[in-house]
Amino acid sequence: MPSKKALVRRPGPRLAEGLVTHREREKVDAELAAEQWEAYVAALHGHGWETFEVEPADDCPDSVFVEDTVVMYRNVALITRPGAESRREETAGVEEAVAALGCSVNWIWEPGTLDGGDVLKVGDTIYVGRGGRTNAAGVQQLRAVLEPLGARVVAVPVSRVLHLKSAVTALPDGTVIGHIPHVDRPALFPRFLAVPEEPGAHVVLLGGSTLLMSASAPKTAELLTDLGFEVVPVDISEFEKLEGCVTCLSVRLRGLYA
Ligand SMILES: NC(=O)NCCC[C@H](N)C(=O)O
Repeated sequence: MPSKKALVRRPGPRLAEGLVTHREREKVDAELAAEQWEAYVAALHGHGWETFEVEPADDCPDSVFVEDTVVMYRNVALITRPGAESRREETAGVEEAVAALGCSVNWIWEPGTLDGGDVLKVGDTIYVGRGGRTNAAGVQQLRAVLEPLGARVVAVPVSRVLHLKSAVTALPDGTVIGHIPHVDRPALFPRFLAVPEEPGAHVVLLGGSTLLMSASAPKTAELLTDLGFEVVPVDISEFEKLEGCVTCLSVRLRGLYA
């Protein structure tokens, strides 16, 4: 049976200094962020996920957004080269963590840049956002690593938000969901469902028809519940102030067997 393991990294002392690109800076409440992070991890545990904490990278304000540092495909962990220089040192601890879990490790190399938040997997189709953080060399390297393993890599432009997964994610049936004002080209996705709120575009698949979502998207939660999904809401307001969303706080390792 496939394992349900996930990497997480607790927020560091410099969290409030995290990058903001597409929104105004708002004051982050570090204590509340720590509580929200614990609740997020508890929600994973509550749905059968075993979490592994990556060593802290306390000099890096954005290190809690662990999704950006590695792309998992089957048992292969592709260590990224984050587009923001202040985030490059985050990858060392993640590399150690995935190696310890038995993954086969690969890397994005200079001049490539790629953030995990730009990579959306829908079955064996891997959408990669070419935007502010991921460059053409990063896309090429992603293709070179994952296509021989059976993936089909589809590059899509991202100009309105930080990452591809800030704009779109996918339901368990493969339908891509997004908030239209933030999606460059909805027609690139074979099955697309528009959702009424920006944070409603982000779902973490917990297994079966259960979705972890931000509590700040109640109308989308209602829409998805009405379509037969079970929604697990988590309040991540402090991470949203830093352009984070539910996906970026963990990396699920679904291709491992244990
Ligand atoms: N995958 C994600 O959605 N990552 C969010 C990263 C937010 C962080 N403040 C950054 O700008 O890199």
